Amino acid sequence: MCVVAAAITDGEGHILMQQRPLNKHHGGLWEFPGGKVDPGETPEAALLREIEEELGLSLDAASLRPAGFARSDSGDSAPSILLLLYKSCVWKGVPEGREGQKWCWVTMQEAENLAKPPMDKDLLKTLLQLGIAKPANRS
Ligand SMILES: Nc1nc2c([nH]c(=O)n2[C@@H]2O[C@H](COP(=O)(O)OP(=O)(O)OP(=O)(O)O)[C@@H](O)[C@H]2O)c(=O)[nH]1
Repeated sequence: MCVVAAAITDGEGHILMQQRPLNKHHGGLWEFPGGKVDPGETPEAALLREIEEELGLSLDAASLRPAGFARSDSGDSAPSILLLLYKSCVWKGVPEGREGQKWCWVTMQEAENLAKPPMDKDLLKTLLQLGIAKPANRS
């Protein structure tokens, strides 16, 4: 299963994280917003769709940048997941939790302290190495 997610930055050193619904896999943990790629859909199209659905934000497709990937090995209870993370610093809109989820802007240090799914811990480390606190060009 291919899942895409976004590291959305505000240009002031913050990243947007959201909390997974309690009734879902990894319920209550803090994740990068995103979701599953539908059959026939490109990863980038899936990401734009998911972020619009979940947060009401319109990401700028041309400025998406690969920001790492992670793979979970299939256990008995869950399917194997390939998670592609994109960095997005150009976007439009005002974030809202359209699916009732909590979300927040956090510093990288705060993000490290949030309870996260295992793959997200690795991805956050990669993000730190890449550096995320670049000026935003959002309108
Ligand atoms: N969106 C997202 N999913 C993640 C992250 N890390 C991680 O392990 N996952 C896992 O990847 C899968 C994505 O499922 P999802 O529930 O977000 O996708 P979706 O919205 O398309 O699913 P749905 O149609 O069942 O609601 C879940 O098993 C989730 O636990 C992450 O940072 N973001």
